[in-house]
Amino acid sequence: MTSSLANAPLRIGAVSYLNTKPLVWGLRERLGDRGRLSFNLPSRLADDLHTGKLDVALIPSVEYLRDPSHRIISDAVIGCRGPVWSVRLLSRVPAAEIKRLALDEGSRTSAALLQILLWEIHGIRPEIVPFAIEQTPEAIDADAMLMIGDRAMHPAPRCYQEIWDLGDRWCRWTQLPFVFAMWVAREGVDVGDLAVALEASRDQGMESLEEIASREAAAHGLTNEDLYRYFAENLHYTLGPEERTALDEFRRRAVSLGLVPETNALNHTP
Ligand SMILES: C=C(O[C@@H]1C=C(C(=O)O)C=C[C@H]1O)C(=O)O
Repeated sequence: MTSSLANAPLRIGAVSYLNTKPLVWGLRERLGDRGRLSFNLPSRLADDLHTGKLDVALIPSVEYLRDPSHRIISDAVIGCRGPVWSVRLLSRVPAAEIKRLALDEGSRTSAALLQILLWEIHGIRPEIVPFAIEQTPEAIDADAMLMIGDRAMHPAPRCYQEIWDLGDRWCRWTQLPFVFAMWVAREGVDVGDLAVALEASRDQGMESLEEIASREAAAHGLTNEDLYRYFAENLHYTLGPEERTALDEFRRRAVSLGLVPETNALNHTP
């Protein structure tokens, strides 16, 4: 069954972290009764798009690469061109000695990215265990943890031997930007002119970063200035030619580790 902006409201899922605030700025109002916006962890958005509970979602890029029927519908993305701040490896041992790695339940892309980096930099493939959203790092029985989103933005205790910013690691390792998530439609869904609303929200969000930061910072234990810098300097919200190259590079490396199935090349054009 297809749905379109003209008839049944589109079910649209966005990431529930701070990083998404500039992408959905005014989106609910722009959609009106053409779409219903809900928020969830990135991993759950991917599952809900897959099972048909959502028509469109801001899903982890690795999930887009895993399913050739997925269609990118907008050049509004969550990416970075250096340190991203909110995607971290916290390791209790030197990274080269990690044997047991706990992966944040909210993540799919950074989970794959970290396994790629550990393999390429240190030649290791640790045993993977879950790190549930309600768990604290202290409760995890592992050598290291991947933590993403809002909970990864607070200063880490001194007990870790190594802390990696995965955006920084990838960008320095490959000399490319990175794309964590993008707006994707399920096969057969007619999105009408949804792309216009998504891009307008992103563009207005980018012009309103100070206001968004001052509205959100205190509730998350951050200063307005730090949150503004996170939006303006750490994150990058547009899919351009270099980001497309980065997606191909990420895909190639993920395929070689068996994290993504081999498929025909995708062009990543909205
Ligand atoms: C920068 C981030 O990007 C995210 C990381 C994702 C992942 O690892 O699967 C998915 C969506 C984004 O929210 C973050 O969550 O901190």
